[in-house]
Amino acid sequence: MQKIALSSSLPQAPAPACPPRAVVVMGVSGSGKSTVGELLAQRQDWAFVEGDAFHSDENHAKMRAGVPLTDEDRASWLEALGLELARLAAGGVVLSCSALKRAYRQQLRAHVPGLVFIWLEVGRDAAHRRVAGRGDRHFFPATLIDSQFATLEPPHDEAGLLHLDSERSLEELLAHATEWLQRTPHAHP
Ligand SMILES: Nc1ncnc2c1ncn2[C@@H]1O[C@H](COP(=O)(O)OP(=O)(O)OP(=O)(O)O)[C@@H](O)[C@H]1O
Ligand SMILES: O=C(O)[C@H](O)[C@@H](O)[C@H](O)[C@H](O)CO
Repeated sequence: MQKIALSSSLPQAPAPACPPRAVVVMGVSGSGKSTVGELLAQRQDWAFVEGDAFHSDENHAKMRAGVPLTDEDRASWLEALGLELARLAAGGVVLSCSALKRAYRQQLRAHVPGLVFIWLEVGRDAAHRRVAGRGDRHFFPATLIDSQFATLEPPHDEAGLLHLDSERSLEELLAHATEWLQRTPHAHP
């Protein structure tokens, strides 16, 4: 049977015993970060934060009109998400956030020591199919998918990362994510 985890890297810092309590489920649009993030939060009995809910009206309007966001557009959004993560981390929190670039992930890490990421990797065709399949139920148009892939800096070499194949079943993804959280020590004291 094909393994579900493509790769995972444990944090390099000396590891205290407690597992992480703040997780970002990341990936391009259509990777399933909202679906998996919300289910993971339920399973862990943690808070769930939907990253899209923190976009400004201007950002929403831009994306709805088929215009990709810039670094500048994302800066204050990421700052708000970092603050929200820090506010909720003690009780446990899962955030769904594209976090496409390394600098974006660093901005989130700066708010929460020991923050870990679950990267849902999805193929371009599957992302298109999923996003197009949502139709008008969602503001994000499938025409923006290519720009998401162009912006993505895969987090291959980053510590505190679980890399999953998002085309596996939700049950498999959740089982793997919860098991990984249990055995992954905090990256920072
Ligand atoms: N593992 C999966 N298997 C099959 N379908 C999935 C899986 N994960 C998500 N989906 C479906 O794919 C679609 C996109 O999922 P979702 O909205 O969670 O993605 P997303 O990464 O949050 O996208 P966006 O960033 O655009 O909101 C949804 O219809 C969802 O039900
Ligand atoms: O960084 C970004 O470009 C955005 O966060 C997008 O990823 C969308 O918000 C999301 O994918 C739609 O749900």
